[in-house]
Amino acid sequence: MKSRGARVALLFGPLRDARPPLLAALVGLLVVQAALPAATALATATLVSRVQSNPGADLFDATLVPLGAFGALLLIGHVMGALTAPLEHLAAMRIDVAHRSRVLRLTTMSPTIEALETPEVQRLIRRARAQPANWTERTPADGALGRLRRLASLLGLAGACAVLAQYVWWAAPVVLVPGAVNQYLRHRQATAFTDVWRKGVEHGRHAEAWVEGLTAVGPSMELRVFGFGEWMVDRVQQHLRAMFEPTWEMSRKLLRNEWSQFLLIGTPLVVVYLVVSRDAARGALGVSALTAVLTASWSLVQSLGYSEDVRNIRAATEGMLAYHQLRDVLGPQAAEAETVPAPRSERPAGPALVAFEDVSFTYPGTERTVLKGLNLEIRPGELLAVVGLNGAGKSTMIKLLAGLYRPTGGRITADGTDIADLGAAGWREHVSVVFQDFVKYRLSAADNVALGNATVPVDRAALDTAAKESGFDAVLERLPDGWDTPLSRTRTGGVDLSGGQWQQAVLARALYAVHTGAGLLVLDEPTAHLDVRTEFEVFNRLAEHRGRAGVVLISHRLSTVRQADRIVLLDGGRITEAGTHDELIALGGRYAGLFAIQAERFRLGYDDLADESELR
Ligand SMILES: Nc1ncnc2c1ncn2[C@@H]1O[C@H](COP(=O)(O)OP(=O)(O)OP(=O)(O)O)[C@@H](O)[C@H]1O
Repeated sequence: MKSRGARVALLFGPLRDARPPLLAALVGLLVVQAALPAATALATATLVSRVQSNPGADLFDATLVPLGAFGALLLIGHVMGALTAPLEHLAAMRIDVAHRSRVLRLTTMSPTIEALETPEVQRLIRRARAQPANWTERTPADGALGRLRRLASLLGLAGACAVLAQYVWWAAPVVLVPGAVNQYLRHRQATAFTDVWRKGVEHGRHAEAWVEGLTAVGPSMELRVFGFGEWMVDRVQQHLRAMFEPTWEMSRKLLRNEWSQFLLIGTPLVVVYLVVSRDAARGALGVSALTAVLTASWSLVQSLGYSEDVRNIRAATEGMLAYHQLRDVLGPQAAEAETVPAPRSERPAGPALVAFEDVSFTYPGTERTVLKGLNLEIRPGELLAVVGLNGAGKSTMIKLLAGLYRPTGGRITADGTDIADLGAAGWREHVSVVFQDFVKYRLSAADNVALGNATVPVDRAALDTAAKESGFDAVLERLPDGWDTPLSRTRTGGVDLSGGQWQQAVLARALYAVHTGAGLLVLDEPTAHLDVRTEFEVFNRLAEHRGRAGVVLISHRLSTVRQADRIVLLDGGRITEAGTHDELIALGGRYAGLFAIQAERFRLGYDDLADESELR
């Protein structure tokens, strides 16, 4: 937990994002507004004094100036109020957008995904992003602007005190001291409310997850088929009640306390009013002084009484603290990504010799060693197939190859250089990966494919070539707007693709990366959703890439991988068999056993029917 000074600084920092001219204008407006009550008190006192001392014909001349000043103050107050709202809105927008961009950049900058997988980091990211739709009580802009307003109101306080001091020296401390106590109590209440809110947020998020299930297209099909819609609505209600009942209870408690706080600031005010009225009645205090004291002490009480900013500041500090904690957790990794970008010259220019050298790996927070001293070479431009049973560690190997995790033992090299030394960005430009659970972006077909290499301007010729090679060109022909069609029916003019069509789109994404410079293409079950004939065609086209780029292919369909230059079997965290299909069959080991089972399934017609000779 940071010191109070550091916490105050937390919310001043984001003010920089509002940019100096806007910030200066806002500060100017707030300072003028803060000075208005004291100035009004003085103008009123002068007016009353002139009325008293100039009865009769001179009254108009004598009161013209203070009346003019009074009118000017009213006008200034109105104009300042009208200007402040839009400027605060603009500043809030700038501050929150800059803050959220920083959080997102921090999470995407960390080169590996190890830390992102922990629930604690995910919680920090959600809190740091401070999205109101994500059950955030207040955003950094609410807090930063709240601090600015509190600072301005301190200036107003000082002005009101100065006016009071001119007439009744003791009035200011009599109102100020209980007022300060009141502020302290309000801060404690805001902290208590924020604590209750924080405890309820998890319920809010659970409710949100159920709502997503109720309204998204995929789950809504299941809930209709299985008829559990009402059950899910019930869950949403339970979570929302669990979220809001404690906060409502807290709000009621705070409302009850409001009386005691009103008494805390109201009583000294009444005392001041009674004493100065008595002095005025006895003639010890002039009527104009009485007017000034009454007006100034009233504005003093207003500054010290109820203000939403106490809550704004306290609640917004949560998001800023979460951001700084996130920086502490991800900072070293993210900073590394920022400061050690791979010099492009170090990055392999074409296909490279990639080697797993005695690589071991255990997922963070788990005990089981998934890879145990794995040694494997991926030769430049070869087509290498990796096979193995479920859970053998094939996808894990791919994640290490993509640099998403670092080996816990051994190293992975490209042409002899540890890929960790190449810098995350540099290495990833070299590798293009299709993951088993690839992402379907709700973007146009062109964007979905061009994301394969976002570091270069979109290359239409490379898009067309990649579409042709992946078979996606046939899908494109049927899209209403071709490349510009959004790949989501929830978008205007958009369409939904089938599982196999998506796989072709994602293959095109990976091939686009190869055509724009990647030297290693890694495909984790890229054809699982394709029919046998399409898979066969895709495989042949991939095989044509030998030489231009190395291709690593993971597949459970052994008939698909048999044409690979080399096949390796991953078993028990190590490579246990390696060779061509014929060599492995001749070896009569585990691969041969697996192949025999699959061939038998084909023979008996249990699997997709295909002409085996066609696959040879
Ligand atoms: N993020 C993770 N955290 C912890 N353990 C994981 C994680 N991802 C995978 N594992 C574990 O690592 C082991 C290897 O998983 P991996 O996905 O690499 O296997 P695979 O060979 O690709 O399997 P499949 O053929 O079913 O896709 C499994 O026991 C799995 O439970």
